[in-house]
Amino acid sequence: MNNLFPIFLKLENLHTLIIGGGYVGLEKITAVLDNSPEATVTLVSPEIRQEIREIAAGNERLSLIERKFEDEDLVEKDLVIVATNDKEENKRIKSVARTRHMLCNVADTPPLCDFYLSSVVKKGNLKVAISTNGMSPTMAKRLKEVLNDALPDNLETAMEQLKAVRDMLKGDFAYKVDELNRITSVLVEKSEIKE
Ligand SMILES: C[C@@]1(CC(=O)O)c2cc3[nH]c(cc4nc(cc5[nH]c(cc(n2)[C@H]1CCC(=O)O)[C@@](C)(CC(=O)O)[C@@H]5CCC(=O)O)C(CC(=O)O)=C4CCC(=O)O)c(CCC(=O)O)c3CC(=O)O
Ligand SMILES: NC(=O)C1=CN([C@@H]2O[C@H](COP(=O)(O)OP(=O)(O)OC[C@H]3O[C@@H](n4cnc5c(N)ncnc54)[C@H](O)[C@@H]3O)[C@@H](O)[C@H]2O)C=CC1
Repeated sequence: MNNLFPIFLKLENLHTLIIGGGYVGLEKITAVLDNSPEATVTLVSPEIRQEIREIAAGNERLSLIERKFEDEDLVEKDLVIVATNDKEENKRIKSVARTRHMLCNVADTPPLCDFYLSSVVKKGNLKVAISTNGMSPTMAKRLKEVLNDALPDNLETAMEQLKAVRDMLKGDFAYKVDELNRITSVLVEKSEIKE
């Protein structure tokens, strides 16, 4: 059973703090910026990988702080991703974040996470997020590749046309729902194999 509640965040409206500038810090900042290029992010870490420095050089919304995490770094942040290699400190940071009611991901300790990152399939405006409930990130990554190949590339055109219909439809909410369901019913009809 997967009890996670999926949501899609507008990270450009929030301030994300990433703690740790190693491999995992790089993986997380890449995931954040691939999805939300205009996200405001601060990364704090005594050692920061060169790849992260290069990303920061070309992105004024990404600030780097070159020292160990201090509790004050949490001030005015909305979301925290903890990726240091110090398990005890990760745990302590999580407990401080909790007292401040901030949402926190501790990359190396799933039970301490308030949210998980997902594997993401992207086709224009369409985005499909995959979670294995922490069971196998590798499976999530592979499924992303399978879905990416399986989903047709012309979905964007179909979505644009449906948006145009949606904007044109007049009438109450129930009428619009009925009409949009009718137009798209072909997508879910089982194909009948005639002998
Ligand atoms: C719980 C979670 C918390 C979180 O990080 O949010 C978590 C935890 C851990 N990951 C570990 C390992 C790996 N993680 C990846 C990759 C990804 N990990 C991601 C998410 C998540 N990872 C969350 C659950 C997601 C879900 O429910 O499925 C993805 C989807 C998103 C992203 O990170 O952007 C991204 C794929 C993106 C893509 O390409 O599509 C790979 C594969 C690779 O890099 O190729 C490996 C090595 C192989 C393996 O172990 O499978 C370890 C063990 C560390 C150790 O052994 O030391 C832990 C800790 C533990 O499980 O204890
Ligand atoms: N969730 C995931 O996808 C994965 C999680 N992990 C786990 O994540 C952890 C980090 O792994 P790596 O990035 O590979 O390690 P790393 O050694 O490359 O990087 C650790 C970084 O944390 C920084 N750091 C240490 N103490 C700090 C502090 N007090 N404040 C701020 N920054 C601090 C270091 O300067 C370094 O930049 C490990 O425990 C690893 O097991 C590993 C692989 C995948």
